[in-house]
Amino acid sequence: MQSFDLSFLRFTFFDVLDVVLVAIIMYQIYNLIRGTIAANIFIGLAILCALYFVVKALNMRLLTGILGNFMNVGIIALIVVFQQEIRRFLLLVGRNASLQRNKAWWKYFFGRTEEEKNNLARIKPIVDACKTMKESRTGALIVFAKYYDEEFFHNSCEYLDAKITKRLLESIFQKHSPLHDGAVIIAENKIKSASCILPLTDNTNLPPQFGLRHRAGIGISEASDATALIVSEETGEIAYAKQGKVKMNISFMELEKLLNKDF
Ligand SMILES: Nc1ncnc2c1ncn2[C@@H]1O[C@H](COP(=O)(O)OP(=O)(O)OP(=O)(O)O)[C@@H](O)[C@H]1O
Repeated sequence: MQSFDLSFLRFTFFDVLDVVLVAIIMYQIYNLIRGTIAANIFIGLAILCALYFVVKALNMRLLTGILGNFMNVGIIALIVVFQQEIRRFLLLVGRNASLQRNKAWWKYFFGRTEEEKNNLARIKPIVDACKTMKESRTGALIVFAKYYDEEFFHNSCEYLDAKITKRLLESIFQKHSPLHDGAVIIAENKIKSASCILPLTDNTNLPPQFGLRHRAGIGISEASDATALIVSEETGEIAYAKQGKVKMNISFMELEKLLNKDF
């Protein structure tokens, strides 16, 4: 009787771990590029790659040569084309590994209630300002950065380094204020700067009513680990962008919870 050699099916715990880790990485990459222009570029590259193997198998030398040269510089081309996505992926890895971001450790060492109490006091002027701006239909874009990256923000911004107060936020975004255009950056528990020009997202799957303000808020949350709060001038609705994803029409309770977590 014929016997089958199934020795290749033997696998160890580390083989399983290997497959699981690759699956997690692939899923994270998929999440990062889903809905962005990078997904289309990725499909384009995959098609070119498949075409290369087809023409090679058919022994079509001219096309094989041209596509082969393209493949030789492939890794450099990939780094250039996916620069933003690689940056976001590394940020994601770094963010999850950071001890301070791990609130369980933070709370264990520094006490949960005290931290939350302080946080609510810090958040209150921002939420109160949003309430007023929502009522008066004043457009606003507030970015919460984990740290103030001088190089990233300084060129296009007006540096303030001011205490966070409701009235200051309202005055900045008031239509006749010279600083109302652009974003306010909050970092290190201060209003660091105003009137900042942010990178726009190239996500093609956003609702049609999203204009530049929303695109800038989502863009900064893709390009860095900052989050962004957007008050729509048209509808008064409040949106919150984090890691390239946006929550629309959030309530003040939700806003408080989100800021308590991220700010
Ligand atoms: N790159 C940018 N960075 C920061 N702010 C920007 C940028 N581009 C536009 N803005 C801000 O967005 C405003 C224009 O918003 P627009 O009407 O296009 O946005 P929207 O997303 O439709 O929001 P709204 O609902 O408030 O109209 C500008 O006046 C400016 O303050």
